[in-house]
Amino acid sequence: MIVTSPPSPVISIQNLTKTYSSGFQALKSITLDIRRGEIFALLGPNGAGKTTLISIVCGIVTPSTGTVSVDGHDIARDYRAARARIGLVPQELTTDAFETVWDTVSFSRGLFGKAKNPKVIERVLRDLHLWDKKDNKIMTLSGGMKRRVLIAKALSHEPEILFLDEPTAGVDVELRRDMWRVVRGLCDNGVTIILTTHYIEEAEEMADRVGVITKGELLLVEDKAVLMQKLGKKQLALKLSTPIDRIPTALAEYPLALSSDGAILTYTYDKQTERTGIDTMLNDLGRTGLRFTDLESQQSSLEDIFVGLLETPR
Ligand SMILES: Nc1ncnc2c1ncn2[C@@H]1O[C@H](COP(=O)(O)OP(=O)(O)OP(=O)(O)O)[C@@H](O)[C@H]1O
Repeated sequence: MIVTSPPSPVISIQNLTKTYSSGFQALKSITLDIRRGEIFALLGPNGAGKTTLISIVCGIVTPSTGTVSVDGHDIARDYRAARARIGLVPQELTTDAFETVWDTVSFSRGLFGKAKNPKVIERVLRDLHLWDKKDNKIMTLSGGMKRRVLIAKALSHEPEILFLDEPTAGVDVELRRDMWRVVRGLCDNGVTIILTTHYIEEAEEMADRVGVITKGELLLVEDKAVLMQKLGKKQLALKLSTPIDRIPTALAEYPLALSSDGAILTYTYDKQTERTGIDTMLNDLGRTGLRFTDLESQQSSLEDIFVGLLETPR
């Protein structure tokens, strides 16, 4: 009999806690495995601890307790080997103003002990549409271009794992598109991607798995599709031919909501149940004399799920 063991995680985080010197506990016992080659989205509101978690894995912040290993290398005992496998695109713009794009990106590669390789730097700059800016000093670039440089720096040493901390906050559509194209290309080449974002639609579009973090606790980690199926509600929006002031009492038993202009009735149902109740609701609605001109069904987004999770008492 052939017994296959599950592939080892590329990052293994065990019982990680962080209490800052102020006494604030930013992380409470996080345990999380990141699978090789996946796109993992870490979702959470401001101050949830996302940057703290990323910063610990990247060796910028020291954990209070717990361990992290990157590709089998413990980040405390074997820091250089662990860090060399990681590229980090930070939130903050921190680049050397007087250097050229080419020099700053090439220098980043050297920091990780990699031999010079102009071909790699050229490919990274071309992928990020920075090639024609390669001789420009960083200080002469726009904010969006500087962000592209940050990504180029993170990719300069051909990391196996790429962290993107709030990568699209405040960037324009074009950069976002370029960024996701580059990320998908990296993923196709086996690079593991971990991103934090407030743009939940983006996590929904990009991620294979999603971790929801709030107040330093990981609430859940789920395959995105499973999460959507487990928690996804569907909604049916009925556009009424004549707006109404309030929902008729004959329909009071149904989970219906009326839009503020009285023109749209929204019916929310659980798509997991066999009986959605749509048919009886529509029959009862017809009996009240209400007519509708259009109807539209929609799947709840991760945003709805996320809000629902935060509201659910645990
Ligand atoms: N150096 C520090 N000293 C004390 N508290 C800190 C420090 N750095 C972060 N914190 C606190 O730890 C908590 C988590 O911060 P963190 O930056 O990890 O959150 P985040 O989820 O990345 O938030 P955001 O989405 O706003 O970036 C916050 O309450 C923050 O104020």
